[in-house]
Amino acid sequence: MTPTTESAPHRAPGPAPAIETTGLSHCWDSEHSPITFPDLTLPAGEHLFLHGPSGSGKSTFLSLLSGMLSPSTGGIGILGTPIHQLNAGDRDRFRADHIGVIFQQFNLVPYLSAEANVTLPCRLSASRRDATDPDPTREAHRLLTALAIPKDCWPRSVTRLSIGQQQRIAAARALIGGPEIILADEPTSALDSDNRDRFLDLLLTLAEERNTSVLFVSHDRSLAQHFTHQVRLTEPEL
Ligand SMILES: Nc1ncnc2c1ncn2[C@@H]1O[C@H](COP(=O)(O)OP(=O)(O)OP(=O)(O)O)[C@@H](O)[C@H]1O
Repeated sequence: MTPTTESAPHRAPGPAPAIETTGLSHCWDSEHSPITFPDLTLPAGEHLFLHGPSGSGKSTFLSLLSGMLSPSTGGIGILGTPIHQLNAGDRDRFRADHIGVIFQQFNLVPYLSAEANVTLPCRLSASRRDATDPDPTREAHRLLTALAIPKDCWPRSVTRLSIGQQQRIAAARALIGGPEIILADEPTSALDSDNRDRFLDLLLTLAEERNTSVLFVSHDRSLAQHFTHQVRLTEPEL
């Protein structure tokens, strides 16, 4: 793969960047060439749009940044912590404390209510729980209101909500407890353009209020206008 970057932010002196990668690659199996990724530095509080065609490695990149995968080569600094040097258990704890992930398929827990899905990260991370004001349930209600989820949906199982509502529940779950970083993997792919733009505006406004860094992945380049920085991955050469 030949990665290209466009307006990728570069490191400035000061506090540790939200995300910093160098020489990163990942090899899924011995039959395929490793996927290589551009060096990237995202300063704290800034928002980056990552795009590229299907198969270019966008989801793989997010899995590396969130610590769900370990790189074959290179380093990943998240908030100044070299997470590639942590073991899998420590990476899971680090993710629970510092990173909110919005998955392409949302990954909501089907037997839990909307509200219980949103407060879930506070059961997995003491620091996210302690950061809620004044408690996880009240913060969940505030986020659900800000994301325009009607009150009668809060106690309902997430399986009884629309796709757009489920997507906003996933965003509230990522934001609760104020993680420093949000990683979002194509969460708008099932939405029409009006709902997609509304969702992005809400997500980025809430992130801005909390000085949260956002890395948003999509193959849809029309969304780039919402972001100050963008990086493109290109397809692997066959
Ligand atoms: N679990 C896996 N095992 C083996 N190969 C994988 C696995 N997941 C992804 N790959 C391969 O890695 C490459 C990059 O896949 P990835 O899902 O990261 O791309 P993507 O840009 O997110 O694609 P899309 O836009 O279609 O979601 C592809 O060639 C894919 O087949």
